[in-house]
Amino acid sequence: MELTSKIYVAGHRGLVGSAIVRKLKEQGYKNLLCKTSQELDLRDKNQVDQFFEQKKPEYVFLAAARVGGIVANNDYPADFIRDNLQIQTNVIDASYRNGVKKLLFLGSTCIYPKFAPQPMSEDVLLTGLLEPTNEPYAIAKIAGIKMCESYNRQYGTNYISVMPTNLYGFYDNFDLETSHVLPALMRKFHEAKLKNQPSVEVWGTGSPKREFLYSDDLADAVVYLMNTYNGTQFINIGVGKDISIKELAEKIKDVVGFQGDIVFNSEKPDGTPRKLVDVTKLAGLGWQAAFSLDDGLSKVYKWFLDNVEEAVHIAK
Ligand SMILES: NC(=O)C1=CN([C@@H]2O[C@H](COP(=O)(O)OP(=O)(O)OC[C@H]3O[C@@H](n4cnc5c(N)ncnc54)[C@H](OP(=O)(O)O)[C@@H]3O)[C@@H](O)[C@H]2O)C=CC1
Ligand SMILES: C[C@H]1O[C@H](OP(=O)(O)OP(=O)(O)OC[C@H]2O[C@@H](n3cnc4c(=O)[nH]c(N)nc43)[C@H](O)[C@@H]2O)[C@@H](O)[C@@H](O)C1=O
Repeated sequence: MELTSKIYVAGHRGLVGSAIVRKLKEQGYKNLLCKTSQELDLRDKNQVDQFFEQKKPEYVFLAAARVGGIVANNDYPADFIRDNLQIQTNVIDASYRNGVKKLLFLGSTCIYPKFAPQPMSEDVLLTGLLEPTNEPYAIAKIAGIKMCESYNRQYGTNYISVMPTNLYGFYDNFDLETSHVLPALMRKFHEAKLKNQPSVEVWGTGSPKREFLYSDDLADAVVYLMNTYNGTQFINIGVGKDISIKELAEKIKDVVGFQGDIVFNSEKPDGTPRKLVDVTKLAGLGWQAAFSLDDGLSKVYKWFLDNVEEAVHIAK
């Protein structure tokens, strides 16, 4: 990308899109295109076609999607598969028909089999059954990868896909029903501290393990790959280290300064037992994460405090 290239960041108000915009601006990119979902509903093919025909972006970061935590995925499977298939199909196809030079598709590590050997290398895709709580979302993401690969093969496009592990950072979703675990626990411990509550509920048994990557690291990786990687194989993005949900809850409890107890609710789903990505390919391409989970948690809690009204408002 040149500093003057026309770059469309789809989903620029979200956790990932906002981090990509910050990173691009920090590196001097001056010609960014951004539209909210109210201004441009990417599920609508006509709107997407019109936007691409008028604006002719040269590079596309596809970070717009219907995203949610374990319960949202489980409760709204039709919304997750439909919206994501529509958004990615419309954007990828319009990119092809309007001569986009390069597109980067954001997938997720839920594409891998529920019981994949750990750490999960890119090669384990489609070798086993998926986790049922997010199978429809995962199938949409697998379709996105295959669509990029197929367009490259048939039409000679340059579309790359990345599979990030669980992410966290500024502008995350803090809604207690639809969010991912990290923002949910941060808000729960914070509110319990303010209200002097005796305990905080953590879903599931606490034994599942997850890997957490700070959104600014993710943004650094995707801008790096957009500028340096042109391969056909999709690439995992992670830190290569995971922790249990129980350990995560204890860490967040400490960062927030909550003095009460943690209570596990095993009526809620645990989901995949473990989801650690193999980052060998990414390391071979010359990139590694800079932020530790402790650093990232402190930054995000400070951001949450400074923006707490806004954060909770976003969640509603
Ligand atoms: N969060 C995570 O832990 C992980 C996320 N990813 C992937 O990263 C990408 C971004 O996720 P994340 O930033 O967390 O999600 P967010 O929910 O924070 O942001 C999603 C963005 O998508 C936009 N969007 C949703 N629907 C539409 C639509 N119909 N038309 C236009 N825009 C739409 C929203 O726009 P608006 O704000 O204007 O409504 C929003 O800015 C996704 O592809 C996701 O799968 C991958 C791994 C982990
Ligand atoms: C990124 C990824 O995100 C999702 O998969 P997930 O990793 O299972 O997501 P999660 O963050 O919601 O939960 C992780 C673990 O944490 C436990 N947990 C405890 N307490 C809370 C809690 O309060 N909220 C939530 N959400 N989870 C909690 C929860 O029970 C589970 O064991 C999919 O959307 C998937 O499609 C995807 O790509």
